[in-house]
Amino acid sequence: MVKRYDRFEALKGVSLEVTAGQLVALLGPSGCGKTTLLRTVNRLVEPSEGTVYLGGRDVRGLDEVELRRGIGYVIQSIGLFPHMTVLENVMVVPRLLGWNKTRREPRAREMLALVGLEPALYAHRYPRQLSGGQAQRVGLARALAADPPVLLMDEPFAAVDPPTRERLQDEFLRLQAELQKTVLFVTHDLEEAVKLADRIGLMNMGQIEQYDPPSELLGHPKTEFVRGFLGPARTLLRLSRLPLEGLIEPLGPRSPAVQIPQTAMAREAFSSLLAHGGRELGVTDGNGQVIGVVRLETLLQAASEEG
Ligand SMILES: Nc1ncnc2c1ncn2[C@@H]1O[C@H](COP(=O)(O)OP(=O)(O)OP(=O)(O)O)[C@@H](O)[C@H]1O
Repeated sequence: MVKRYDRFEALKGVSLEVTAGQLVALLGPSGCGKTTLLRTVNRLVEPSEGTVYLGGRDVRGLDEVELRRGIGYVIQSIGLFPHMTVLENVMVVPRLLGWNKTRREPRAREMLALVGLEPALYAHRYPRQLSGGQAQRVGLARALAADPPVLLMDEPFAAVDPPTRERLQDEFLRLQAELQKTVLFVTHDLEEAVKLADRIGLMNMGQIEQYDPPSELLGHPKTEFVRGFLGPARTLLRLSRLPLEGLIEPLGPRSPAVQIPQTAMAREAFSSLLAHGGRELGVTDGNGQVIGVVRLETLLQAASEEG
């Protein structure tokens, strides 16, 4: 697909296939074309060349109602109607779809509860009476209200402070495990992409440089641009995706004082070793029994391995 603005090519022959039920992050520096690509899906941007297919259908053939029913859209903080209550905001799409009140109101309350906002407390507030994190939750509830199979999310957590952002990410991951939407998620934050995505499309100047699962991207950067973009954070981020299980070694004569469950990720083990200053940790099973050790050298080696 190509998108031109006059002579400028914002998208230069991008081709991307997203598997149903997966979350794909579009990642890359400012101006690389992430938002433009995202918006070709709900037709806020018409490609100059090429076609977007949704479940095998050309999106140009979908009417307004089908687009709204099929695709939820979440953008950075703004986007809530200030003169409408939270409940009315969440009911916007169901109302446009012609659902009657007895159907849309319970649905909106259900969505508020789903995103962690107690309906009795929040339904009748106005957006200005919400914190940034709460407003983002309302935005998500609104996008989910008509139960669209596809969600487009454009930097949805960018405007909130880091702790809130992390909480929203965790909540969203939990929701996504349950709802299994097909999600396109724009972010310029590498860590966010690694945390949330099944696959990352790393973009540069209107092209996709690499389209791979996070562990593959971190482990095998295909181009110099990708390597540069990942930078030194790559090592730590790899560890955050690496299960500890494959790195456990037999227990020696002495059991280490500090322990970690075998279900942890390698990064947690690494952080714990840094915090405690040791060279190895005990690894425990579900019953708290020490079943082996993980050594600092093993972690460092795993982090730097290319293959
Ligand atoms: N309507 C438009 N007219 C002209 N140029 C545009 C238009 N919309 C986007 N562009 C240009 O296309 C390029 C890609 O923009 P886009 O918003 O997709 O980038 P992005 O990767 O989402 O960036 P950011 O992370 O800063 O939001 C930019 O250089 C932008 O200036």
